[in-house]
Amino acid sequence: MTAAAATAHHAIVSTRSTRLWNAKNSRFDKNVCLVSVGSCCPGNRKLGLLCASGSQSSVTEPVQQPSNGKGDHSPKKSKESSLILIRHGESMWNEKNLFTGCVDVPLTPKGVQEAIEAGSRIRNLPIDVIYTSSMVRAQMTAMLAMMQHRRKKVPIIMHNESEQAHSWSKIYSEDTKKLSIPVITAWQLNERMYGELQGLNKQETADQFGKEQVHEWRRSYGIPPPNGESLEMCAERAVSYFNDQVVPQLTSGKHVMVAAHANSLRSIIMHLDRLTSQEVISLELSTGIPMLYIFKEGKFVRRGSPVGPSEASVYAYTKNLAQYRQKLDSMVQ
Ligand SMILES: O=C(O)[C@H](O)COP(=O)(O)O
Repeated sequence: MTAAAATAHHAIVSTRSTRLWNAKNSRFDKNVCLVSVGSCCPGNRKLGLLCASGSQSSVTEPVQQPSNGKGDHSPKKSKESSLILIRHGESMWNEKNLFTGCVDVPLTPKGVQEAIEAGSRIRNLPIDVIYTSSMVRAQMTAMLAMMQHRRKKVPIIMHNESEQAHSWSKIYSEDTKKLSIPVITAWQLNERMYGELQGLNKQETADQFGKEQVHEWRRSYGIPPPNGESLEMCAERAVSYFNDQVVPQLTSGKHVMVAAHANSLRSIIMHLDRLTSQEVISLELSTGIPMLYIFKEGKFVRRGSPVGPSEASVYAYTKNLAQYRQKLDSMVQ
C-alpha cells in the first residue's frame, strides 16, 4: 500500500462493529468485527477489512445488463451481489473549505485524480448499474472511476425525466446495450441541504458560532443547520430511495455502485451498519474512497475499502468476485 493509499484508507472512520441486515425480517441479526488493515481488534474504530473469510456461492455471470434500471431483471443463478459506495472526489468548494450542500460544484483536478484512483481500486469488481446523485461532482466521480474499469463498458446516463427524453435517448442495438452500464441519477442521493451555511467558510463559521456548535450541525444526527437538513432528514429521502430502488437491484443479483456525498452516504451506511445516532457522529467519509459490501440472502456484509486493484483479499471475499476477476484476466484487453 502506498503512503497515500494508506492515509486515504485510514481516513474512513467507523464505529466498533456492524451487523448483518436481514431484509426479510427487517432486522440486523449478527455482529461483524471491523478491523483496520493488518489487525483485528474490536476496540479499533478505524474501518478496514473484515476478518471474516469469504463466503462461497455459485457462479454469477459477470456481464449483466438491466434494460432500464427500474425492473426487468433477468433471472440469475446466484443472488449474491456487490454494492460499492463512493463519495465524490474533492470538489472546488471542498478545496476552499466552503459548506457546499446542494450547491452543484464540480471536482478539482485533485478530485479528478481521486476519482480515477478510486476507479483503479474497483476495476476488477463487477458493476451492472450505477446510481449517482443529480449533482455533477458525484456524476463526474462515477464516470471517471468507470474509465478505469477493465470490463470497458460505457456508463450511460438514463434520461427518464420525460417521455421524450426517454425515447430520444433510446439505443437500437442490443449488442451496444450489452456493452453499456445504466447510470441512474436521483436527487434523493444529493448532499444534505446545508441551509444558510451553504457558501460559508467552515473555519470562519466555527470561529463565529463556536467549534462545538458547528460540529453539532455537521455531525449530529438530529440537529439541522440553520434552515437546512439534519442527517435524519437527509436519511429520510436517501435511505428510502436506497431501500426502494437500490435494494431490489441487489436482490435480483445486480452489482451496484452508488456515487454520492458525505452525508447522503453517512445516512445509508448508518442504516446498513445499524449505527446509533451517537455512533454516526464519528463516521467520517473521505473523498474518493470506494467501500464494498456484499449482499447475500437479504444481508449486507461490509467488506471494507479495496486498497488496490490487485488486492488479493478483495477477490477472496467471495467465490463470485474471484471468478469475475479471473474472467477479466482471461479476456483479451
Ligand atoms: O457539503 C459539504 O460541505 C461537504 O461536502 C460535506 O460537508 P461536511 O464535512 O460538513 O459533512
